Amino acid sequence: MEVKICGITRVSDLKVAEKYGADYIGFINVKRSPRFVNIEKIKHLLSHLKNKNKAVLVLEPKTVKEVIDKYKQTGIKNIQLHSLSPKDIENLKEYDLRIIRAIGISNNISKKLKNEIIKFSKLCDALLLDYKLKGKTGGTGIEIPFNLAKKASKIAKNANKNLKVYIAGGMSPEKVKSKQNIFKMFFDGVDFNSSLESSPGIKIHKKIIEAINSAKKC
Ligand SMILES: O=C(O)c1ccccc1N[C@@H]1O[C@H](COP(=O)(O)O)[C@@H](O)[C@H]1O
Repeated sequence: MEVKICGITRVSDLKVAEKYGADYIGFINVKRSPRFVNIEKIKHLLSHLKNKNKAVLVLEPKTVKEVIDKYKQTGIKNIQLHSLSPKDIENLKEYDLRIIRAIGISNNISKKLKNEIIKFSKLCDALLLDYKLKGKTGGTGIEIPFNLAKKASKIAKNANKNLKVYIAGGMSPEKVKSKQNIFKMFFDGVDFNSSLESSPGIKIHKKIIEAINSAKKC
């Protein structure tokens, strides 16, 4: 399985994640996040990443223009979106970007959410299933009920066979280890964030390594 280590704010954390085989390394440029890093800081962190294709820019933009501007400033092509409509995403098609759309799930998959999953699946390169709390996704540290995550993955894959589906929301090495076989069946990758930290944005190196190893065994 692919592994993303998200919420990187320190060079030392980035180096451990890259050295031990993370496929993706996420920088959160969302103001409400305690892991927020500004564009200058992202450029600095990026300068320490050997493989720039591993970088993921996490955004919650109000406009398509904001995405394009930030892509041009950083050169990061993997864009994780915690906002924007299907129409907005269509408008991003002319750029050579890899779009990962976060899908918020709490305690059910309504007809409306099912339709949303189908629409985004057809337009995006990947979906990131994440827990939705008070209308927002990202950094909650809360796991989606597993049966709902599996259901969402099936809906998404039926809509687009080439789509990657990532699981996020309170993912820890222990949780991944305990569900290795099922993870492999339903998800293409796992996203680790707050469970690896001593405080927001400060990752514990031993946990980064355990997280990568747990997902690579799936
Ligand atoms: O981590 C944040 O603070 C955050 C804020 C706003 C948008 C995204 C954010 N993080 C993303 O949230 C998921 C899940 O995080 P967690 O494991 O529940 O802590 C992860 O993909 C981060 O990219």
